[in-house]
This record gives sequence, structure tokens and C-alpha cells, in this order.
Amino acid sequence: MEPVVSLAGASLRFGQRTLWEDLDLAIRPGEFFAVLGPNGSGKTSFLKVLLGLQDLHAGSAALAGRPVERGSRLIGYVPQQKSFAPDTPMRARDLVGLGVDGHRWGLRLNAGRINRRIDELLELVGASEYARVPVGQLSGGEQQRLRVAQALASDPQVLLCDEPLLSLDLHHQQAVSALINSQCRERNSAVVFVTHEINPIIDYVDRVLYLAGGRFRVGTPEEVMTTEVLSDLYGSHVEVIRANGRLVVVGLPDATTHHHAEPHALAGEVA
Ligand SMILES: Nc1ncnc2c1ncn2[C@@H]1O[C@H](COP(=O)(O)OP(=O)(O)OP(=O)(O)O)[C@@H](O)[C@H]1O
Repeated sequence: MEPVVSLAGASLRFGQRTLWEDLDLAIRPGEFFAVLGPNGSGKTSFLKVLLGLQDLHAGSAALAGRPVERGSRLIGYVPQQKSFAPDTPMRARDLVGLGVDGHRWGLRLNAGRINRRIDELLELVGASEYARVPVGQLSGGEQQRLRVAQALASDPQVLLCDEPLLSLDLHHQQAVSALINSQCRERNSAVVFVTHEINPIIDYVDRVLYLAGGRFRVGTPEEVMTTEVLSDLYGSHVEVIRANGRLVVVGLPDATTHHHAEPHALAGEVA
């Protein structure tokens, strides 16, 4: 199967600082691909490259075989959370409606079908009851669920998610992760999911790109999330503990404010 996202010899550098270099990557349709790493390791910048918003220092990046470009219709994007201003003159359903234009849903949708599609998306993210509330009056988590609905609205071939679970409670973390996974499996979208914390999505992830200290590793979670690999990436000993199907990384260097769960939190929390 042709990859829908591909990078060849890709390097990103700001001034003297190399975030990653010589990255070769092919992400196929229907793949759930997680991007992990500490603060400042270049996860958001990686998404910006795919969005055509960040030039590479070297190498190339392509979507569906064509060079990345701004405003690509192939992409759905859940940006890193920023709140809407309290007086934003838009209701929740208007925000989701911005994502529905029907170009992947056959003929141009008429008003009735657009409304039904918006209702369906609001329902999927559990936002029906605040559909008519101005977005600026909603909580961070409620706004976040709308962003997910908006990103799914166009049935994108590539779904880019930047920490989409931030500020969601456990129930909605699970619901939103499952929804993104359905888009991946049922609609064959490639999902690129940036996160500090792999546990909420560990059952869904096919492969991981782990960025740290200007280097990276790519592979399945079993290949990458090990004491040996992460100790090598961080350049100091870290311990990866597996318990109850969850992963805990212990002993990360102080300089990396990393949101992995602490060992005491094993009993069912989600960091
Ligand atoms: N346009 C830019 N010019 C210079 N430096 C930049 C630019 N964009 C990002 N950086 C730097 O590159 C590094 C990586 O930023 P990025 O936002 O990609 O990290 P991240 O892994 O997403 O971090 P976080 O987990 O904190 O969101 C940061 O140190 C940031 O300051």
C-alpha cells in the first residue's frame, strides 16, 4: 500500500539546535502513529512540517506522493489546545460545521444533510447538549471535543492530533481516543497523534516515533518503549516498567518536564 505520509532524509534545525535529522518515514493509510517525547523535542514542529507550515532544514516531506502544502484537503487537524475568547461569536455547532464541506462525502451536501452530519459529529464527541452554546463559554475540555469533531468532519485521509486528550476527563479521554481509532480503522485515515502519555492510546498505537535529545527511534511500542532504547535516547538511565498493560517511565532527566505517570499512579490514573 502506498504511504500517505512520507519523509525522506528529513532534518529540522533551529539555529544551532537540531531537533531531528535523517528521518525516513512512511506512514500508511489506516495506521495509528504516535509521536512521543519530552517538552521541546519537536513533536509540534513535526506536525507543522506535515501541515506545510514549517520548512525542513534538509530532506523532503510528502502527502499522498505530493510535496506537503498549506491548506491541504487531505488533512484534518486537532491543534494544541488554546481557549477561544469568551466573546467569540460562534456556537458549538457552527464550529463543527466549518469542517463539513462535503468534498469527501460525495456530491455537495445540502443544508439538511449538513445539519445531520453536524448533529452526528456532536453526538460522537458527546457535545450535543451544548450545541447552541457560544464556544467561548465552554470549558477547555468541552472546546477540545469540538475541535476533534471539526477535524473529523471532512473525513480526512490524514488526521493530525496535537495532544488532543489534554484537559479531558478520563471518560472523555477514552471516548475521544476510541473515536480517533475508529476513524483510523473504519475510514482508513492515517492518524499522527502527538502525546506526552502513551497509556490512554496504548491499545491503538501501531508505531511510535520517540523524539529526545536531538535523536529519535521509530518502531512498535514494544520495540521503542524499553529501558534500553529510552536510556540510549536520553543518554541516562531510565527504567520502563510494564504493569497491567500500562507503561511507566521512571527516572527521566530533570531537565525534561515529561508527563509520564509516576510509579505511585499505577492504579488506574491517566496522567
Ligand atoms: N519557528 C521557530 N523558531 C525557533 N525555534 C523554534 C521554532 N519553532 C519551535 N522552536 C523550538 O523548537 C523546539 C521544539 O518545539 P516544539 O513545539 O516542536 O516542541 P514539542 O515537542 O511539541 O514541545 P511540547 O511538548 O512542549 O509541546 C522548542 O525548543 C521551540 O522553542
